[in-house]
This record gives sequence, C-alpha cells and structure tokens, in this order.
Amino acid sequence: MTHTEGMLRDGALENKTIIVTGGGTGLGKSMAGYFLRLGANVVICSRKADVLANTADELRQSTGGRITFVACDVRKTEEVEQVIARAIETFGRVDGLVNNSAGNFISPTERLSYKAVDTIVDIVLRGTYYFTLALGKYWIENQIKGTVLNIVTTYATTGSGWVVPSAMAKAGVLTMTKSLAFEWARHGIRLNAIAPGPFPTKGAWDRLFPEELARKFSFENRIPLARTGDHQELANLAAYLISNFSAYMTGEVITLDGGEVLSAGQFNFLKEVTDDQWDAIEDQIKSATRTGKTPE
Ligand SMILES: CCCCCCC/C=C/C(=O)SCCNC(=O)CCNC(=O)[C@H](O)C(C)(C)COP(=O)(O)OP(=O)(O)OC[C@H]1O[C@@H](n2cnc3c(N)ncnc32)[C@H](O)[C@@H]1OP(=O)(O)O
Ligand SMILES: NC(=O)C1=CN([C@@H]2O[C@H](COP(=O)(O)OP(=O)(O)OC[C@H]3O[C@@H](n4cnc5c(N)ncnc54)[C@H](OP(=O)(O)O)[C@@H]3O)[C@@H](O)[C@H]2O)C=CC1
Repeated sequence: MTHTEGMLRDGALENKTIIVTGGGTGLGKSMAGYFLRLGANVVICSRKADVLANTADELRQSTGGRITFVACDVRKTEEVEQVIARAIETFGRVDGLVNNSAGNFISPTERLSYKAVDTIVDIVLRGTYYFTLALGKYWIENQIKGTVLNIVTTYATTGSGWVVPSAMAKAGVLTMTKSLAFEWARHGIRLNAIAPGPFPTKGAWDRLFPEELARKFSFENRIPLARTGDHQELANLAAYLISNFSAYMTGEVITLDGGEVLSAGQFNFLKEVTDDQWDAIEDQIKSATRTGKTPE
C-alpha cells in the first residue's frame, strides 16, 4: 500500500450524487475522478465550459462513471441554482457538495485595487455560501442528510501575508463550516473542511509559486515531511469526509500539509543543531543545573 493508492472500498459512494465546484481542473478534478471510481454520480462546474467538457469526457472514459457538467460562475446565484437543478434533473437528487472553486494570487496587499480584493473574496466566500445555502434549503425541505466539504487553507487559521483576500475569505468559509455544522446538525446535515498544504496544480503554481519564486524557495526544506502532497492523498480524505464512514464527524477541519503549519513552533529553529552540538549543549545544561542546585 502506498499513499498514492485509493483508500476506500469499491462502491463506498454508490447512490450518492456529489457536486464538485471547480471540478474541471487541479484538486477538484482529482476528487471528482476518485468519487466516480467509488461509484458516485458527479456534477462538475466552473466558468470554462470547454475545460469542463474535456474533463468530463476524460473522467467518464477513465472511470466508466456517471458525470455531467454545467458552466457556472459561483458568484451568480441564478447559475448556482441552475447547477443544482441540472444535478437533480440528471441524477434525481443531490447528496454532497464540495466547495472547491477558488481564486487567488500573491501580491503585496497595498498594490491591490478594491476590485482585485472583491474578485477573490467573492469567488471564495460568496461562492461557497451561495452553494451551501441553496443546497441546505433543498436538503432541509426534502429531508436529505446532505454533506458539505469545504476546501480551505492552513492560513485560514494562522493568517498569512501576501494572500490577504484569500486568507480573509477562507477564514470566513471555515467559520461558516463550524457555525452551520452546529445549526444544521438537527437536520442531519454535516459540514467539514480540509486545509491542504502545497499540492502541485497549475492553477496554484502559476499564481502562487511562479518560476521566480520556485528558483529561490524549495518545499523540501520547508515541509517537515520534505515533499508536496499527492492528489490521491487529498482525494482519499475528501472521499472519507463526504462518505457515510465519517457520519459522526461534523464541524471539523483536517490539515493535510506534511507538517508545514507546525513551523511556527518556537524551538523549531533547533532543526539546524548537529549531534555534536547537542552533546555540548546537554553538558552545558546539566552543568548549569548542578551549579544552580541549592546546597543541602
Ligand atoms: C505554492 C504553494 C501553494 C500553497 C497553496 C496556498 C493556498 C492556495 C489557494 C488557492 O486558492 S490556489 C487556486 C488558484 N487558482 C485560481 O486562482 C484559479 C482562478 N483564478 C483566476 O481566474 C484569476 O487568477 C482571478 C484573478 C482570481 C480571477 O480572474 P478574472 O478574470 O475574474 O479577474 P481579472 O479581471 O483578471 O482581475 C480582477 C481584478 O484583480 C486584479 N488582479 C488580477 N491578478 C492580479 C495580480 N496578480 N496582482 C494584482 N492584481 C491582480 C485585476 O487587475 C483586476 O482588478 P482591476 O485592475 O480591474 O482593478
Ligand atoms: N493546490 C494547493 O496547493 C492548494 C489548494 N487549495 C485549495 O484547493 C482548491 C483547488 O485549488 P487548485 O486545484 O490548486 O487550483 P485550480 O486553479 O485548479 O482550481 C480552482 C478552480 O476554481 C474554478 N473557479 C475559479 N473562479 C471561479 C468562479 N468564479 N466560479 C466557478 N468556478 C471558479 C476554476 O475554474 P474556472 O477558471 O474554469 O472557473 C478552477 O477549476 C481551492 O479551493 C484552493 O484554494 C488550498 C491549499 C493548497
């Protein structure tokens, strides 16, 4: 068994229809592909119909699963409602939602126009609550115990400079996840989140890790487990959280980042200390402890 293999058993998502926003590319495409392999019906949506059509064809061929797509800008409520209507029309009902669509780029915040900030916040926060609200109403009305999975970031909790609009919006999504998890638990609706570390995708790398930066910083040095994530690792966790196997979990955010977020640990700079230096340090500390002891 390796981390690049599927984790859940065949048929684990049978009879479930899952909408994956931003499912035409990157991590959304990987999750959609794995959900199909596990027997789910999948609906992918995002702005670019041609990208969605190609992905749907590719995944249909590679998995033999049932997938459809609808072009949709998650910032437009009427388009969000159209996706849900099409999903119900095609597959009879909707059981799960993965809020994965996002916009982001690195920039010193003082260089941003109001519109630049609005663009990111609207895709990430507005898009997520539009979809969640529309489906929540449908689930409550039809007594369906739906499940929402929100893809956030580790800096939704820690905050981060140079991606401030994304950080504000993802923090809002995380708070919505926890708040609604409590409120809608009485309807059997669950909401959880994944906070991924770096997983190579064209969308993220072009906007957050352009070549200029890639030449200067290496993930191998920054991440305790010394590598970036594999898409299957994220798809495995996503499938678990959207499946009935996680039926007792709600309002949770799971970090999947090779330990990257732990770098704030106050003594983590000691990573640089060699074994010889540790011998000397141990002697010094023990000697200081002996001298400091009060005589009996
Ligand atoms: C490498 C480590 C990885 C760690 C991962 C960290 C967490 C990752 C989170 C992610 O979200 S990764 C996902 C990234 N994927 C995407 O962003 C895909 C979709 N993105 C886009 O389509 C664009 O990038 C967009 C800008 C978000 C939206 O495109 P749209 O065509 O709708 O907008 P524009 O009209 O182009 O721009 C709107 C507004 O924003 C200003 N702007 C755009 N880019 C920049 C920039 N690089 N710097 C400053 N400002 C920018 C643009 O100028 C417009 O403003 P005005 O000029 O009109 O005022
Ligand atoms: N890759 C990584 O290392 C990390 C990623 N994440 C998160 O993972 C998720 C996926 O990112 P990733 O796969 O890397 O990047 P992608 O750029 O591949 O995915 C973003 C998707 O969002 C869609 N999208 C953007 N704007 C809109 C919109 N207005 N309406 C509908 N869909 C939209 C895009 O499609 P289109 O342009 O056609 O609309 C695209 O398919 C995001 O939520 C991101 O924040 C979090 C941490 C790390």
